[in-house]
Amino acid sequence: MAGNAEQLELPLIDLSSPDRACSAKSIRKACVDHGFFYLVNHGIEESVLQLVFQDSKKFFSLPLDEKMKLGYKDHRGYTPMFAETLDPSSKIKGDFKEGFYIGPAKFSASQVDANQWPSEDVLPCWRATMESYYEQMLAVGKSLISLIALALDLDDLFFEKIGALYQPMAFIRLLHYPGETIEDNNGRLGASAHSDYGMVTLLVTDGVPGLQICRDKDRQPHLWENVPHVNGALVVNVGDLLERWTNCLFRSTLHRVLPPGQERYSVAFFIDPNSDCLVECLETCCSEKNPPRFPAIRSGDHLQARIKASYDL
Ligand SMILES: O=C(O)CCC(=O)C(=O)O
Ligand SMILES: [Fe+2]
Repeated sequence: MAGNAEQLELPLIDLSSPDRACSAKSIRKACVDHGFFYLVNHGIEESVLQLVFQDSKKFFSLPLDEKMKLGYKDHRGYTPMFAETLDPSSKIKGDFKEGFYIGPAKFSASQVDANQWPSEDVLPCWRATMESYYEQMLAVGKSLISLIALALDLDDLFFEKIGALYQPMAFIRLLHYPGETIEDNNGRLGASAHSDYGMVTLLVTDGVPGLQICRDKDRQPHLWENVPHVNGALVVNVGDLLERWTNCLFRSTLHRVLPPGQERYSVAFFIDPNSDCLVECLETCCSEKNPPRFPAIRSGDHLQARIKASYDL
């Protein structure tokens, strides 16, 4: 399937460029045209990424009963094969992948960490690897979001000031697409067609192809284009809440993952605003001629509804 699809050339954004105005302009164009771009010079060391992938592989190699001890709860922990259908409208239920979510640890000293961690005996230092990665990715995300604010003609601290980035609902998701093919694979996908729920997603893959985007969801039949792997770059995409904020100026683009036919690992970092943040059309994105297309929505309510739909809860 992948062989017939177009190869895409997505824009490359340099997070460390001193010319922030120029980067903001490029981000705006990328988010309007594609809703996807590569992020380079993000400051995450290659060795850190290697360690995260190594530890992800160690986790998914555990026996199923061991993984099920950390079963999905409170949007954290292990989701087995076929547990999720990212495209709830799909007739084929269950994507061909397994995953593990890690969310915000705790917001106050009195709160307990809702995350589920493998025991140190089973996977030593695993928790430390993931907690460190979480902090680093969140810092990259915040730095990117300040450029996104500039790209929208806003103060670069706009999203901080409205509280979106105060205790944000950010989640790591380790993903494993198995290599073997299944008998009744009648169009079953690794990840069925979906757009991401939140603000932005920062993705790293192991280089095995499979990710595709559809830039025009209204065009039938859908045209799927391969997102080529770029060494060291993060793949960034706009999520639904940023699309709502921008009144559809920035596009939360439909994407999917084909069953790779060989083992594939990826690690997504989803950044959703603080759950009490009210997401309503930005002043810079509407006018009398272009009124807001969506009512204001509480970020936490939006996320809950989307999760419920993809897990059939
Ligand atoms: O694994 C990938 O390349 C993408 C996964 C994805 O789109 C998601 O989990 O939302
Ligand atoms: Fe996605």
